[in-house]
Amino acid sequence: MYLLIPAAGSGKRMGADRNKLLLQIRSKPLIAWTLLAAEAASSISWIGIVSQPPDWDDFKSIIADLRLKKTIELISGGSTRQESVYNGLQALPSHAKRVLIHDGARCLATPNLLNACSEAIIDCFGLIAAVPVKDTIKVVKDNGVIKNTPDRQQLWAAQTPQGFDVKLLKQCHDEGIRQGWEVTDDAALFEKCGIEVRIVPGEETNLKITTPQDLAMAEFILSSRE
Ligand SMILES: Nc1ccn([C@@H]2O[C@H](COP(=O)(O)OP(=O)(O)OP(=O)(O)O)[C@@H](O)[C@H]2O)c(=O)n1
Ligand SMILES: C[C@](O)(CO)[C@H](O)COP(=O)(O)O
Repeated sequence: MYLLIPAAGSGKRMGADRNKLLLQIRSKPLIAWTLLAAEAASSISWIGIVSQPPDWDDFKSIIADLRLKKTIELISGGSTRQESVYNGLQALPSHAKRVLIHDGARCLATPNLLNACSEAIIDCFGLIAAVPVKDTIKVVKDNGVIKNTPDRQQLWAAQTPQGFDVKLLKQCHDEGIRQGWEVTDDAALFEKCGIEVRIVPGEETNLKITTPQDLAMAEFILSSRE
């Protein structure tokens, strides 16, 4: 399976002075934990890290330190996640039929989850890992007053990995550019194009490291795995 790792963000919400994926968690850069999971997932054979060229020296030294055995390519990132995935898709080997996309910032996803998504994407065109929402969610108007409360039975929190048929995902990205759609995940492009996306059970611990609080949570979760 081909795996694209969007890793080209700037980490504004983290408030750090560099790409948050280079911050340390338990004495390793955040991205190292994501790469170790990908290395340990038996289904993954090729890894494309979509990242900003000024970060490449750091990424190369992390890859060398981890002594990863899988084929790894560095691909130039875009100015949004959507653009970064687009660039990653163009850089896939031409024979790639299916792809998994997994945020570099989701460094707690297990090899089992990556393998489960690789297996499930063989039988469908699009899938995402997701977990049922536990909170009661409110839709709130601009004036701070609640508009409504959606039925929680139908609400799921989207995670990555997300898996797709490569040809269809490229077509959906192209349509997104034509229509000017701005989305925060790739499943949304499939949805807008009217193509079915399945849910694969995600992991409660598969946090996206976004704020300093998430870093502390990740430290705790990783220490509990030792
Ligand atoms: N131009 C971008 C923006 C984001 N990402 C990646 O997409 C994932 C999810 O994005 P997010 O957590 O929002 O990362 P940042 O953009 O770095 O954070 P922020 O939105 O707080 O600036 C991350 O692995 C991030 O590196 C990317 O590849 N290219
Ligand atoms: C793809 C994603 O991780 C699913 O939860 C998420 O949408 C990334 O987007 P962000 O808005 O940049 O955090």
